[in-house]
Amino acid sequence: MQQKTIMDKQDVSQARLDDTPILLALDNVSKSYGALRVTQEVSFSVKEGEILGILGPNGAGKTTLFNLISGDARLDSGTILFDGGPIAHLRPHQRCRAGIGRSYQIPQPFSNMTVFENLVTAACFGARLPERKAWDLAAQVLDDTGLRVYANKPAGGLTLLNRKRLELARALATQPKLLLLDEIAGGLTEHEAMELVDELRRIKAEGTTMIWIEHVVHALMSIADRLLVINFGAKLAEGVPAEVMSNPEVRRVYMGIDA
Ligand SMILES: Nc1ncnc2c1ncn2[C@@H]1O[C@H](COP(=O)(O)OP(=O)(O)OP(=O)(O)O)[C@@H](O)[C@H]1O
Repeated sequence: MQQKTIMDKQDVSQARLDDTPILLALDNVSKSYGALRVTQEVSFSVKEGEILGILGPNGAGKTTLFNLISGDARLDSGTILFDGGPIAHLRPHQRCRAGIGRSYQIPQPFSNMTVFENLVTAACFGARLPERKAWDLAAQVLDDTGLRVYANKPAGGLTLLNRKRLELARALATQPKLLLLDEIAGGLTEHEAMELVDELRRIKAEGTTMIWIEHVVHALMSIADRLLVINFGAKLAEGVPAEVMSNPEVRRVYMGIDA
C-alpha cells in the first residue's frame, strides 16, 4: 500500500513534467582516459524543474558525467545541448555563466577568503551581478544555507559539513538554471540530510533544475523525480525511483542483492 502511494505520487509528478521543455540533453556521450572507457555512449535528458538522481557504484563514472556537463573534462564524442544550444565547445566559466552551477565532491572554496567573499565572488563572476547586487545575493544565500554565522570566517577553516554547505551556497550564488550536486549528503547525520532535502525542495520550488549524484539513497529517493543508474560508464537503468530501485539488475549491481 505504501509502495502504491509512492508510485501514485511519482505518476502525478511524471505527468506534470510531460509537457515541460528539456533543459539538458546528452546524446551518445563518450569519454576515455587512455584505455579506460569512463563514459560509454550515455544519453539522457532533464526537463526544466526536474530533479534527476544519479546512482552507481564507486568509480562507475558519475562525476565524469558532471565534468563533461560543466566543462571540467572534454567529451570524445556525442553531443550535449543545454537550454536549446550545444555547449561542448564552451569553457567551464562560460557554461557557468550560461546557467550551469555545480558543487564538487571534494569542496573547492577559495580557502583564504571568507565565506561571504566566496559567495560574492560567485555572484560577481558566475551570475555577473554588479557588486552591490552580488552582496545582496550573497547575504540571501548565507541565510538560505545556514552559513550566516560563518560569514566572516576563512573558508579554509570550516568543518567538512560546512565546506559542503559552502559548495552548495557557492553554486547557488551563480544563480544556476541547472544545479549539479555531487554527493553533498555524504557524511551528514540523518537529521542534517533531511534538512538538506528540505533546502533542495525550496530551491526546486524556485524553479531550479537539479541533477544530484548521491549514495544516500533514501535522501535521493525522497526528492528525485527520476533516477539514472550508471555502471562501468554506461547507463544501466533510468526511470521513476520506485521502478528503478526494484529493477533486479540495479539491486544486484548497486546493492549486491540477488533477485
Ligand atoms: N582525469 C582522469 N584521469 C584518469 N582517470 C580518471 C580521471 N577522472 C576519472 N578517472 C577514472 O574514471 C573512473 C570513473 O571516475 P568517476 O570519478 O567519474 O567515478 P564516480 O562514479 O564518480 O565514483 P565515486 O562514486 O567513487 O565518486 C575511475 O576509474 C577514475 O579513476
